Amino acid sequence: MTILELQSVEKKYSQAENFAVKDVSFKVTSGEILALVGESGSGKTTLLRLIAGLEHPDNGIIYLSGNKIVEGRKSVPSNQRKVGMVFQDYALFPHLTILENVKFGLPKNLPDPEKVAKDTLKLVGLSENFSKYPHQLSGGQQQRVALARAIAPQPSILLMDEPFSNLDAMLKDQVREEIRQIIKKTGVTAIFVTHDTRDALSTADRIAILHKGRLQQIDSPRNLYEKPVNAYVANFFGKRNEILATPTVDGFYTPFGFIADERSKQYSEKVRLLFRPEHATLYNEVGQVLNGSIFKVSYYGDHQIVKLADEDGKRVSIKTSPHLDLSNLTQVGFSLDYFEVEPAF
Ligand SMILES: Nc1ncnc2c1ncn2[C@@H]1O[C@H](COP(=O)(O)OP(=O)(O)OP(=O)(O)O)[C@@H](O)[C@H]1O
Repeated sequence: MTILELQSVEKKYSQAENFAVKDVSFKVTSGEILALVGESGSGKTTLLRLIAGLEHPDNGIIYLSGNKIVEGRKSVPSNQRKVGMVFQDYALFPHLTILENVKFGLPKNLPDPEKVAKDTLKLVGLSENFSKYPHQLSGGQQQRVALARAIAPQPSILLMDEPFSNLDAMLKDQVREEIRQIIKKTGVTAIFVTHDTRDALSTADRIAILHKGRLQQIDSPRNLYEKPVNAYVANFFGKRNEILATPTVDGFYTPFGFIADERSKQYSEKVRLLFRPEHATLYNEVGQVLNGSIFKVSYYGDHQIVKLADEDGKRVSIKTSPHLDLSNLTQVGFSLDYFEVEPAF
C-alpha cells in the first residue's frame, strides 16, 4: 500500500537562482525504508522538509496516507501531518529526562502517556535509563531516545535527517543495524537523508538519488549499484572500470582478451564494458579469460586493489583478497563476474 506519494514536487528558495528540488515524483510503500542520497546541495534536506511541512513547495502534490497534504502552495500544517522527525543533532530537551522527552510529543488525550513512552523506550532498548538526562547518555543512546520520541505517537511516516552522521565509525555499523531493526519491528514507514552511500546501501530497502534537485533513480540498493541508469548514479556509488571492446557474433574482443557473451549480438559498433573493482576475479597466474600486466598493488588490510594495464597502458582496478600472493608477478589473469555493456559513443 502506498503511504506517501509525491507528484512533480518543486521548490525554489526566494533568493536562489536554481530550483532546490525540481519535478520530483515517487511513491513510498507502507513499512518501507527509503534513503535519500546525493551530493551536498542536491536537495535531500529540502525534500525531507517539504514532506515534513517545514518548507512549502512552489508546485506539485503530496499525498500522505491517502490524504492530499500539499497541492501547489496550499498545504496542511506540519503539526497536523502525523509525521515523526529525527533531527541530525537529535534536538532532545536537555532539561527533561528521557522519559519526559518521549512523553512530550504524545497527544494530550492519550489515556496513559507514561506507559506509551516507557513501552517505546523499551522497544528502542532503553529500559533502565528513564530518569536520566540526555547529557548522561552516549551519542547512540541519545539517538535512540530521539527515535523513540518520533515513533511514540505512531506517525504515518518517520523522517530522519542524517541519522548516522554524529556517530563515530566504530559505532556506525552497529547503530545502523539497530535502527533498521527497530524501524522494521514497529512497521513504520521511514525516509532518511544521508550523504554516505554505505548508510544507504546497508540500511535502506530502496534508495532515491538526487542530483541538482532532480531525481535520477529510485531503486533497490543492488539495482542502483549494479544497474545504474546513468553515469552520475554509477559514479556516486564508487568507481567503475571501463574497457573498450569490439563485439563479434559470440562475444567481445578487448585489449585484455576475448570474453564469450551473448549480449555481443545486440551490437555492431564498439562498446564499453563497465564493471566495478569487486565484480572481477583475479588469479595469480596467466592463461585465464583475460590477462593483464600488474601496474600497482595497494594493500588495505581487508582487501587489495590491483591495477592492471593492457598493452596500450589502459588500466583497470580489481579488488581481491588480501591473501592472494602477487609477489614477483608481472602478468596475471582475471575474469569478469558481472559487467554492463554500453555503446562506446
Ligand atoms: N533556506 C535556504 N535559502 C536559500 N537556499 C537554500 C536554503 N536551503 C537550501 N538552499 C539551497 O537549496 C539547494 C539544496 O539544498 P539542500 O540543503 O536541500 O541540499 P542537501 O542535499 O540536503 O545538501 P547537504 O548534504 O549539504 O545538506 C542548495 O543549492 C542550497 O544552497
